[in-house]
Amino acid sequence: MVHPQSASAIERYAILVSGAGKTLNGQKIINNVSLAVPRNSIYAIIGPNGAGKTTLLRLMNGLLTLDEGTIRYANDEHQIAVLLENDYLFEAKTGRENIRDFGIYFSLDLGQSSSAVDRYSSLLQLDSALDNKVAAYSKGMKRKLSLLVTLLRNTPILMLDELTSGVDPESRRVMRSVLNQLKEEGRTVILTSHDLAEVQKISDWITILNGGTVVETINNQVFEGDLEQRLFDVLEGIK
Ligand SMILES: Nc1ncnc2c1ncn2[C@@H]1O[C@H](COP(=O)(O)OP(=O)(O)OP(=O)(O)O)[C@@H](O)[C@H]1O
Repeated sequence: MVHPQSASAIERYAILVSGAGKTLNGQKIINNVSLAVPRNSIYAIIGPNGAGKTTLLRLMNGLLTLDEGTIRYANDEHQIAVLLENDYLFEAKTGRENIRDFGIYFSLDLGQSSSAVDRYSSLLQLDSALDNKVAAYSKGMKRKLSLLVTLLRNTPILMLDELTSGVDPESRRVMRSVLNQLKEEGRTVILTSHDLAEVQKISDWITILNGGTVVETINNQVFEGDLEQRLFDVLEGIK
């Protein structure tokens, strides 16, 4: 695990978290968390329910403020697009109308015909459904539309909370391919997931969080074991 402290470290990292702490309702939810997210990597945060993954993401994207520690960004903090754990879509509107409305909200220049909308809807295999009402979308289609809106913000850093939760294997494959393309474009993706097989397929780095504390960070480019087994072993070891 790298805990870079030097001033130049931020040039190699998209985000540096150092000694982060957060108390909510009198309970310490995040406790002395340090992690370094290399630029242009896919970085996963995993751990049991209640480990603090979403809270840590919220601290990293500025939705929550730190009580202790620091978070440093290579880019402007506001250049982070966040996909929340739940979809917040306008069900009574079509996919295209949702894109238009979120485009206005995020001040995106989408125009009448946007090549980015065409490109991402095609990559996500959502193009043929864009004129249908979202209420008729499956869970996977809603997740893809939420991801599409997140991608349209064209930020160097993306934070995706439970992207593939409730999504079928084919849609997961499509999303995986999109994330790999984002990485090829030089972007940094931070994600949380309970889908360990998926995490193992896509991530460069994996941090295991438990009880608000980092218990291990794995370099997945050299890790050859079974992630599920590793998680169980690590959690068992600290019981
Ligand atoms: N606003 C809040 N006020 C009080 N407690 C909170 C708040 N938000 C989260 N918590 C608590 O913090 C702990 C961590 O929650 P968090 O959602 O970050 O975990 P998680 O690892 O993302 O869990 P899951 O895998 O279930 O999504 C939980 O015990 C939760 O109840």
